[in-house]
Amino acid sequence: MVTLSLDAASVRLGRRLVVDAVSATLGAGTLVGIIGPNGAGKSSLLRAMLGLVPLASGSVTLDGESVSAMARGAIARKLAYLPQGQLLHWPLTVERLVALGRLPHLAPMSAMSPADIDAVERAIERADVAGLRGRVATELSGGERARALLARTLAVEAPALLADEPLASLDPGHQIDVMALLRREARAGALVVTVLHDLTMAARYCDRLLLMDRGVLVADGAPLDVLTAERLRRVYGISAMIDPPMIVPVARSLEPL
Ligand SMILES: Nc1ncnc2c1ncn2[C@@H]1O[C@H](COP(=O)(O)OP(=O)(O)OP(=O)(O)O)[C@@H](O)[C@H]1O
Repeated sequence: MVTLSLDAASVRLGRRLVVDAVSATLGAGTLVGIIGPNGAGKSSLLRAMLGLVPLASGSVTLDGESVSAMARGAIARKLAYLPQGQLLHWPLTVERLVALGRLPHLAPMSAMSPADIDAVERAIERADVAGLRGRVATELSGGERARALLARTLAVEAPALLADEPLASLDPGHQIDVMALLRREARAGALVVTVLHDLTMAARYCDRLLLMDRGVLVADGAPLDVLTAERLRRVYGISAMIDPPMIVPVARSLEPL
C-alpha cells in the first residue's frame, strides 16, 4: 500500500515550465487517469512522480519519503513504470523480457528464485501474452509489444503501477482488457496511475481524473465531474457528445478558446 503526494511540484524542461505547481495526494486502491491535450505535461508529471526528472520546486513524496532522496532500486520496487512507446533493442524472447521486471528484486548476478519465476508467470497470464512467450520481442507487432512490456511492468509486483499511454496501438478488445486489468490491480490494493487519451475509457474505468492543461492541473475529481462540456471545449478545443460513460469528441469547437 502506498501514498504518493505531490506538493506544488514543478518541472522545468529547458526554459519551459512543463509542470506548474501541481498538488495531489494519490492513495492505494485507486485507478487515477491523467488526461489532457498533447504537450499538456502528462508524461512529465508521471516522470516527476517517479523521480525521473528533477523538480524545479515543490516536492514528491512516497509514503512520506522524498522520492528525490530515495535510491533508484527502492523506487523501482515500489513504483513499476511503463514508459510511453518504448523501443526494444535486444532480441529477447517475451518470457525473458517479462523476467526483466524482476530485476529490481534481484541482488547483482543472482538467479531468479521460485517466487520470482511465479511472479513472471502471473504477469504473463495477466497481460495475456502466454501465446507470445517464445516469440522474439523485437519481431512483435506494436500492440503485441505493448502487451509484453505491460507484462514486464506487472512482473515487478510493485504496490504502485504508473503507465504512460498503455492503450496506444492496442486493438479495441485489448484496450478493454488492459483497462479492466488496471482496474483489477487497483481493486486488489495497488495505486494505478495512467496517462490516457481516450476519454470514454477514462470515464468508464478510472476512479479519479487529473486534467492537465499547459502544465497546470485544471481539474481533479471523479471522471464525470471533470469531463464537463465546458472544460472539454476550453482545454481540448472540442465539442463532445457526453452520454455517460461515453465521451465522444464530435468537432473542433467553433468558439474561440
Ligand atoms: N527535453 C525537453 N526540453 C524542452 N521541452 C520539452 C522537453 N521534453 C518535452 N518538452 C515539452 O514539455 C511539454 C510537456 O511534454 P509532455 O511529454 O509531458 O506532454 P504530454 O502531455 O505527455 O504530451 P503528449 O500527449 O503529446 O504525449 C511539451 O510542450 C513538450 O514539448
